[in-house]
Amino acid sequence: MKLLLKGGTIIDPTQNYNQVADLLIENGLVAQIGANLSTAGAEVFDAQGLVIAPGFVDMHVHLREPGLEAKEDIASGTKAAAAGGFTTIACMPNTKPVVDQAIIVSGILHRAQLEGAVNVKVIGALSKGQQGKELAEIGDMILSGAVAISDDGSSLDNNRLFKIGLEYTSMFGCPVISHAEDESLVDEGVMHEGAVSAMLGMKGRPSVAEDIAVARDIMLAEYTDSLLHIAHVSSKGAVELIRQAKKRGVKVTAEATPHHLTLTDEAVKAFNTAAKVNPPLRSADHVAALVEGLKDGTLDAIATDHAPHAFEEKDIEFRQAPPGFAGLETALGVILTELYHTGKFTLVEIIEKMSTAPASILNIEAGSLKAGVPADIAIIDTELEWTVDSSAFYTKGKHTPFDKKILKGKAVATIVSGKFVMRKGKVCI
Ligand SMILES: NC(=O)N[C@@H](CC(=O)O)C(=O)O
Ligand SMILES: [Zn+2]
Ligand SMILES: [Zn+2]
Repeated sequence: MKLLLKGGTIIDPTQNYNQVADLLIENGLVAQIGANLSTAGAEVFDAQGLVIAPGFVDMHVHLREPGLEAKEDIASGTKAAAAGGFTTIACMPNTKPVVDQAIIVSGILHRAQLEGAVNVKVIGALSKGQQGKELAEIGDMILSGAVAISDDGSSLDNNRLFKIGLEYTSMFGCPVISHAEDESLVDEGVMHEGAVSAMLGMKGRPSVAEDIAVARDIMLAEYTDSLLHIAHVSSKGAVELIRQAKKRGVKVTAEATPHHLTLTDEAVKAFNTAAKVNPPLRSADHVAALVEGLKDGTLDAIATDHAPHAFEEKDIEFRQAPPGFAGLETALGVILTELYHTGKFTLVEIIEKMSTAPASILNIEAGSLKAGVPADIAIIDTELEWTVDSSAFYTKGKHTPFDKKILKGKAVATIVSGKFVMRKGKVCI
């Protein structure tokens, strides 16, 4: 029951630890970190040249179960997570039925125990059926294990309902996660409103739709003194609103996705449905503002918004295709390639944004390698070059705007509670 990770560069943002050492796992827990630990009775994993980090936490994943298993299920989605170095993921409630009752939260947690390759946390819906008319049974869901509340998939435009939802959820110490896009401004838009949408003759989703929704959310969180988290921030206006709100002490946190941090609306130019997503990929000025916001702490976390769809659903005309694409298996490679190897971020910063920060926002035990915590670990080869091949993904969602891209950096092993769930790129559970 002992596993020794030998000679890796161990990074733990919570302890300011960043040095070559051994890490001993005993009975599923981190037992000890230090130089030349005894190998007696332990399986030894040679980690020379590799980085040992607390396993990644993805606070924004669509597992699609129950009801939408043609897109994804708990088994396939958690395998994709393991392949990407994620040891804990939180799944969104826009399933069929919507996760708006305690019994559904319990059901997902139970199935995840049986079939999950990694730890699964559940996010419950804010409104019944995500219809925006009345609150879901928020308290019961949280008491059954839900870690946050969200109507993600759509914006909740009803101000009164959002206000009482914030107040009620905050009483339990949990955040409301907002998909912030004003519906009336978004209208029938299918991509970012700008030069590229004009050229393609496509109806746009203006960035101001996001700015207005984020401003509303912040005003209500400030007024009610509640916990608010903004999902998939994509506009420069939203970044600035969150920055100012944080300065005033508003309890707001925010995430950005690998795709919004690295791609522009140019990616949809060939009517590529693999780049269709909400909120949409925007112009370069927005991308630059997101990277700056991530750097200065305005944006706390990186989350994938892994939103797989069945192949045939995405393989149609751009206007009709559903928004969203797979993200778990490319996230680390994209972030290391675009933010680490370019010198913009340190490894410690990236691990903090992908593990420690999301764990802290959801108030879950993860994101650290302190002695005594569950041994949930990502082992990373930062120098490994690889080509994205979506046909080989574990997720059922084979669409990604990163397909065929050459990336530098990859998780080569993932450990959950002291056991390998992925090794040499292959999921082993
Ligand atoms: N991001 C998306 O484009 N799609 C998500 C919904 C969402 O995250 O809002 C999905 O559930 O498919
Ligand atoms: Zn969303
Ligand atoms: Zn989402």
